[in-house]
Amino acid sequence: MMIANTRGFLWSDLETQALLGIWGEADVQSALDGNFRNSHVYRDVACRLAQVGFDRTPEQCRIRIKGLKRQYYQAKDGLPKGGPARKACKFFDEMDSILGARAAAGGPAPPRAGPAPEEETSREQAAEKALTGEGSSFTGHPVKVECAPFAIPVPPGHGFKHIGAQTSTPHLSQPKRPKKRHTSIPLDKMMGKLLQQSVDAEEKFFRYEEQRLKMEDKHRETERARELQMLQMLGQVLAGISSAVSQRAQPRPASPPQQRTHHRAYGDDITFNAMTAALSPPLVLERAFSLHKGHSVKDMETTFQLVRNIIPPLTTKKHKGQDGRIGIIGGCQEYTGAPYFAAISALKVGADLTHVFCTKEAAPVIKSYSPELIVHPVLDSATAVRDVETWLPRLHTLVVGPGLGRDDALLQNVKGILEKSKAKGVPLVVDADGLWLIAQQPSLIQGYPKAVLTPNYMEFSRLYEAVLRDPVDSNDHHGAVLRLSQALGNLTIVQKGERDVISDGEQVLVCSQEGSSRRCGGQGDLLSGSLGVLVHWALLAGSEKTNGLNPLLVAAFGACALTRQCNKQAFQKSGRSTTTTDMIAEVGPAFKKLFET
Ligand SMILES: NC(=O)C1=CN([C@@H]2O[C@H](COP(=O)(O)OP(=O)(O)OC[C@H]3O[C@@H](n4cnc5c(N)ncnc54)[C@H](O)[C@@H]3O)[C@@H](O)[C@H]2O)[C@@H](O)CC1
Ligand SMILES: Nc1ncnc2c1ncn2[C@@H]1O[C@H](COP(=O)(O)OP(=O)(O)OP(=O)(O)O)[C@@H](O)[C@H]1O
Repeated sequence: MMIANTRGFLWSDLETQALLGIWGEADVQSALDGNFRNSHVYRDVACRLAQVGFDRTPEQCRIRIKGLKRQYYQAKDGLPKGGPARKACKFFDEMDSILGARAAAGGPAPPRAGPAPEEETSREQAAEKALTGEGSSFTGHPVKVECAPFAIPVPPGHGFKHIGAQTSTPHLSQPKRPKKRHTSIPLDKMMGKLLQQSVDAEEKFFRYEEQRLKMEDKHRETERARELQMLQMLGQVLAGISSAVSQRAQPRPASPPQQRTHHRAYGDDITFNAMTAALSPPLVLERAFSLHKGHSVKDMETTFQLVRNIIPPLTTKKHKGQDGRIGIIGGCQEYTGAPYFAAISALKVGADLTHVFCTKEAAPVIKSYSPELIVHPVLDSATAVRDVETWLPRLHTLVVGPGLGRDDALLQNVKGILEKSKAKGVPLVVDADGLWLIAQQPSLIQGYPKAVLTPNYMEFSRLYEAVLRDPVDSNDHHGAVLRLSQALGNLTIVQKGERDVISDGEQVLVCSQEGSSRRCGGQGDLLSGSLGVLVHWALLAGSEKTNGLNPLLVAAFGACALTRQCNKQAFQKSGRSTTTTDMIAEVGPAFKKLFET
């Protein structure tokens, strides 16, 4: 049903009748009986009113009923039937059938009509007469403006004068006012003026009333926020206590994955479960809090140890390719450096082979940078998807996006490659223009558990807005990364920046390894290439080696720390002239320093 926008000050007759119909219902009356706290009843009344097409707040309904009751009791209280007060109470009959029945049934005694200094029945009656036929219209219903049926506070000096308003209700003890004569003013003009003043005063009153209600709402919100905060703190304390108790009660199980019975088995294919996502936030917040709040050097040291655990030992028993065959999807006419940086970084971290799948034009350029790289000039060919697909079984991880560009035809091919990779269970690192593609079509990656996204600030905002249809809250980085990860089906996300924030929707890690103030282009490519290798190693090692922590989180943390350390070391040598090439030269020493000493 269409709801009429009736949130003004005035009630149309139709609206008032609808209100009375609802308010007069037996269940409403009995709910109100002897109940001083009646806000829930008026909430219900407002709800029912909305169902018949009138949009009013519970407070507006309560005030309206209060006014009608006052009018009714005044009209009833000693004033003759058919007299002006009875006529002024337009809804006398309706009120009487409700309140009269209540009184007859032994309901609460009606309140005495208290003094209502500003409410003058004769004036009201006259005003109504003057208005007949002049009513404005709300959503097509004729509206008769009524004088406020209760005392309207009129600030002094607002021009409200009681022109010709000597009351004819002798039982109301009104303060005496000086008599004024307006014999020279025609009656209809006088009435018009009177009516206008009355309406103005009424509007003013309702404006005050609405302001008061707004302030009450604000107050309630603050209270609610405080309660929530208290609950979260309580949750943390309880979680702390329960984990301490369970640690004391039982020794650590031999198989770490069992510690996370409600978690997924890493590396297993799972489909995104909307139910889980809907149910998980409280748990997630609690876990995230415990991890990222008060994140200390000790926390980082623990995670460093986990990275060390996943690094495969160097032995003479292995053959070429075992420590990593990494594919890079990217490289076009404009960007040849990015895929090179990613591929060479993967090799420097310890991968045995890297394959760059790029456009025909970019291939000779990329090849010329380094003989170490295997380069496939296939990405812009009509058979691109098939060409890459034949290589997929031989690749441990695919890094999608460095230097890819945003050409539609290329992106279309990459879409196909992503689908094939998912079908074959190939782990994916998506960066740069790969993230552009995901922002256009999040379902391409949503729910794929072997994916890691590595957005920078801009890429993160773009993705967040595309998926959550909301701007990023810049005051809550951790929450934003957590939410995006959950919305994408618990993908691992690395938000790069001054501190790298990493989350899989359940936990949040922060990497604040010291880097430098030098922000040359290509550092992200170094990160995504390194991450390609670490993802392979982490999944191979499994969660036994990561103490139950998601191996992809450990891999991401390792790649972030390594990139930042390279940045620091290169900057110490080259200062402002540091480039990504300088950083790549530091991969070996930085890796050794962080993970092998
Ligand atoms: N030598 C090369 O071939 C390089 C190529 N690159 C490629 O260039 C393509 C476009 O990458 P872009 O990163 O420019 O992507 P975008 O076109 O999305 O631009 C990102 C923009 O965000 C800005 N930005 C980044 N961090 C920010 C922050 N914290 N606050 C505010 N603004 C911020 C940057 O200045 C940039 O203008 C990608 O394919 C990428 O791989 C880059 O990797 C750099 C090196
Ligand atoms: N303000 C900063 N302080 C320290 N390190 C930073 C800062 N901003 C980014 N980094 C680090 O730089 C690396 C690359 O992040 P960046 O935001 O430059 O990625 P990117 O824009 O994708 O890079 P690229 O130029 O390759 O596209 C990350 O490891 C990140 O930790």
